[in-house]
Amino acid sequence: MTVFKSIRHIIDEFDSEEALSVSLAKYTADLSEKFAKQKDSFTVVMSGGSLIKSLRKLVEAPYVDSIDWSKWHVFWVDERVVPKYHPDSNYLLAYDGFLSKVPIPSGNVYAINDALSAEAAADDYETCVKHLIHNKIISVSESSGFPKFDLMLLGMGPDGHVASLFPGHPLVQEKKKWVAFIKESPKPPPERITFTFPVINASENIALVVAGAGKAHPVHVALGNGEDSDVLPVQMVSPDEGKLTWFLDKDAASKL
Ligand SMILES: O=C(O)[C@H](O)[C@@H](O)[C@H](O)[C@H](O)COP(=O)(O)O
Repeated sequence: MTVFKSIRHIIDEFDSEEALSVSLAKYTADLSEKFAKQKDSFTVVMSGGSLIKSLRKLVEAPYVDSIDWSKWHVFWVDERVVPKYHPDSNYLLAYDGFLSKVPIPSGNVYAINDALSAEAAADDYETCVKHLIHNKIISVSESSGFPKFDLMLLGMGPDGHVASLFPGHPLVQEKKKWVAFIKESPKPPPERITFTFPVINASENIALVVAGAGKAHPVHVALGNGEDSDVLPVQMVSPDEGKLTWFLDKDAASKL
């Protein structure tokens, strides 16, 4: 059910993660249809972690047959700097749980160059995004000049991190770079690249997908009257002109 709604901010709470996954699939399929009609492409940015599991209804009927997968272009909001087929790879997680089950053209799936160092992989991914802006696959925010993805699918860690933007880390304040690197991630593995908040917040649509009691505290801080000394990264998710929708299960919302 919707527990809060304004023009650009919606909070939906579900009795179970199963119900959340059903709603997330419809939300995503509706956006896919809208953007495919509007601009003949649909740019989707994925997180790692449990998000991929929460997308499982998209690879089942009716959506697996109704979505025009040829229009999808898939990116990662963050990625571990490991080989693509390493158990820690977000690409492998998405491939096994999602990409291998739908006919998205392989040329439309933009994994990092796993032969590069963290620094070089970040620069390379930023160059890839700039190239796709030039080719009019990725839109640009007119107000900020940052890449404007159609849909950003974010998870959130139990410490309130999103992407690989962690509490107290300087990267949270990065205002210029589109893609940054971190070599000391508190969540293993240590080396990652990540979109920065200016890119995340330039998105047309952001879904914050949060399930489980382990997330209840940062949800309380972000959405309740949680007194917390430092602003958590999840509280910095605030689209400039787009729409933010929280998908919470009952357990994650249990402290609201
Ligand atoms: O690469 C990563 O680790 C993810 O992108 C990360 O940002 C994830 O979304 C959160 O840690 C939540 O993960 P869970 O949903 O599995 O708790």
